[in-house]
Amino acid sequence: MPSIEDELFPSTPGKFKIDRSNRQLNRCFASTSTMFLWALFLIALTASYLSFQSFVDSGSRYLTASWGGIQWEKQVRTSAQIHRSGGISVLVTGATGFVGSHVSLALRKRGDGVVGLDNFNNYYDPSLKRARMSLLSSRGIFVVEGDLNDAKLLSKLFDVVAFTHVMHLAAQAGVRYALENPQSYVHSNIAGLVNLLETCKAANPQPAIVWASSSSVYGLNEKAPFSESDRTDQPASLYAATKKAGEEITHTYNHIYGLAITGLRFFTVYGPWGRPDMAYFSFTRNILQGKPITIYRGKNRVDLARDFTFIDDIVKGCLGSLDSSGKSTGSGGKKRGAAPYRIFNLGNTSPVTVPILVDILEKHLKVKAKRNFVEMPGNGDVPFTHANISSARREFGYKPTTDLETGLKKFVRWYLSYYGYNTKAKLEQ
Ligand SMILES: O=C(O)[C@H]1O[C@H](OP(=O)(O)OP(=O)(O)OC[C@H]2O[C@@H](n3ccc(=O)[nH]c3=O)[C@H](O)[C@@H]2O)[C@H](O)[C@@H](O)[C@H]1O
Repeated sequence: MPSIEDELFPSTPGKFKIDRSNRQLNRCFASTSTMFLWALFLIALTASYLSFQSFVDSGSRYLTASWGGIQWEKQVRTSAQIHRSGGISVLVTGATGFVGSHVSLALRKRGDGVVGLDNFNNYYDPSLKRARMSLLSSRGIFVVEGDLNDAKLLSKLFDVVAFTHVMHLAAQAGVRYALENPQSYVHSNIAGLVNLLETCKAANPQPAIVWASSSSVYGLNEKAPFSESDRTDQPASLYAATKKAGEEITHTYNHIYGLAITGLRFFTVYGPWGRPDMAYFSFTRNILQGKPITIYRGKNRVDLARDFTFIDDIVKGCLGSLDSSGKSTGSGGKKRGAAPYRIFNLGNTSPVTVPILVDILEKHLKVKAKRNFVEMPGNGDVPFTHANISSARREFGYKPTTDLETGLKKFVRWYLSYYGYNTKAKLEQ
């Protein structure tokens, strides 16, 4: 026969320690008082569940970020105001990211309205994102703290402002991090993207969307340079696969709902205020600290190469894409006619090997790197990238003008100043 305790906790054998002494004496008392306690417990549980539900229903926003209210709406509206004739009003997602912050500043500089959105995640040092945000704030750009997956927040933003464009740059970046945290790529690059598209589809008027795809979609493609019409069905990393999926997903929204969409395949963007997880940035940090750097090599000791593209050139490409995006045609979630669907490479057209990148850094930093060559691990890397940019040139006059030598010089100058290096003192150590 099971004891009373066993009946109360039948599914948790061994989990609760029960005092089995004085059994006879306690049994009667235990059965009434325990039942009473359990009744109380169940009532409390039901009450707290109901109040939790109503809390969730009344706005999931309270559980994540703080937004909303008259003052907040005023800040959003003011930031979105256009200050030039023929200007646009842009929601920039990932606004405190590397590319997002530069694009936001460039838009604001020419008089466009800009509202930023960013979740300030800690994929890399969030203090760098906060510093970029301060820069944006000093130029009158308001950044909303929130996640792409927060549907209520996104639709609220479109209630407050009739954005003409969305510059979608929020993403889980990085090729190799996908081995560590695959779900974050699905969360941002797939689920977040769909959430944003759902909001844009329902908005009235619908905005035109320009978003960041990636050179990595060319994957194991061997034909060079890479053209937009080349095959992109052999991704080498989950990151690449989610960007490729993004291209298919955006095509669907263009096809069904008439959203004007432009996807930009960025080629290894670098420059001041860059991403600390990228090779040129982490190499700089290690070289200055006297630590070794790991340089991957391909099969037969072939050096890896990238079509490194300077941030200012990418910004010009983003603005050119926004200006030539065409209009979405849908309203009330229904398509009224065909809308543009475009994909462009934004690269530099002159690949440079990683060891040469290190040579240039050594020259600007005036410090020798401790090079540690390692055979390329199976981590999602591809041997080389090389953009054909003739489509972007034709469509909106895209023409990169900064070579790696010049661009890295600007990066190093920024790095030394941002991280407080007294150049002479530190470098002579
Ligand atoms: O074009 C893109 O779409 C992508 O560009 C960027 O990816 P990648 O081209 O891989 O840049 P990055 O990491 O700087 O590695 C550069 C080179 O250094 C090599 N590399 C890297 C690290 C290291 O420790 N050693 C090394 O040799 C490495 O093997 C590679 O050959 C963005 O991060 C990505 O988010 C995406 O936007």
